[in-house]
Amino acid sequence: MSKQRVAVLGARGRMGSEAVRAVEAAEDMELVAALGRGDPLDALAETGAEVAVDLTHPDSVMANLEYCVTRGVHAVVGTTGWTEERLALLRGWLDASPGTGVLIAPNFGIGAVLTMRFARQAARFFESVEVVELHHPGKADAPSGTAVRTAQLVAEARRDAGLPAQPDATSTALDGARGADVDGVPVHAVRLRGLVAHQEVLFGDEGETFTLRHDSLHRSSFMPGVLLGVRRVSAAPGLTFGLEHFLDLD
Ligand SMILES: NC(=O)c1ccc[n+]([C@@H]2O[C@H](COP(=O)([O-])OP(=O)(O)OC[C@H]3O[C@@H](n4cnc5c(N)ncnc54)[C@H](O)[C@@H]3O)[C@@H](O)[C@H]2O)c1
Ligand SMILES: O=C(O)C1=N[C@H](C(=O)O)CCC1
Repeated sequence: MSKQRVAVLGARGRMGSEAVRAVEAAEDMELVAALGRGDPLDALAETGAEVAVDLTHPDSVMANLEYCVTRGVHAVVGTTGWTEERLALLRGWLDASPGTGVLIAPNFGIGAVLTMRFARQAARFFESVEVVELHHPGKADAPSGTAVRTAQLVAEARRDAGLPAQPDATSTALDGARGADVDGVPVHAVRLRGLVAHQEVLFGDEGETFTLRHDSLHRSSFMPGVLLGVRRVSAAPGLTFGLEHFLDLD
């Protein structure tokens, strides 16, 4: 069986360097390019990369994806910063390049994917919900992509269940004290030396609270998800948003 030809973008970063090791260790993959900031993307075409793994920066990911998609290179994307406008642009490039697949995974960790799934399930049963994400202080974006996705899923489930806006009598507050409002769900971001990637989803109702917590203690926790994405993305043309679509969770 021929090996899948894989490139890693952001190869010298915290996640990228872990992904380089994971791809090198995978028997069914060959690492053909490991690119850092400033390295020309033409290395992808020159090395015949079939799948690019993007673990760069929200400021870089769009140019990388435009390059990949327009040349039929599939992409597995962990980089954050996704908005409806960015997704619309990406969908446009994909429409013009049928057969090319892009997976955007807000989180490659199985526990994080399950947290999002369980949070969506729990959402309709509780009057109140808040998300707290906790990360290392080198993280570029806040709140995390995972927290934004979690809040969106919870908000969607609340809307589907006909739940009203949650109660909050705050009438005076310091800026930021109530977190960011993501679709009506307060999201709080903690940055603390020693942490990697963690999230709590707190639900509350009369006389009880219910908390989901996930901890990525090492970036190796993301690698099975990255490799799964690489193995599956070429058979999934168009945009796949969320690793759960490549997992049998039911
Ligand atoms: N989806 C997930 O499971 C997951 C997990 C961890 C991190 N992330 C995300 O991955 C991204 C990277 O995180 P990190 O902690 O590794 O950051 P990092 O700063 O350690 O690494 C990013 C690397 O990308 C490089 N880079 C920037 N622009 C580039 C470009 N155009 N081409 C090639 N390299 C480029 C930087 O120089 C840096 O070395 C962030 O958006 C982060 O939120 C996602
Ligand atoms: O360390 C990071 O940066 C992480 N980014 C992703 C996010 O923003 O959700 C996934 C968790 C780690």
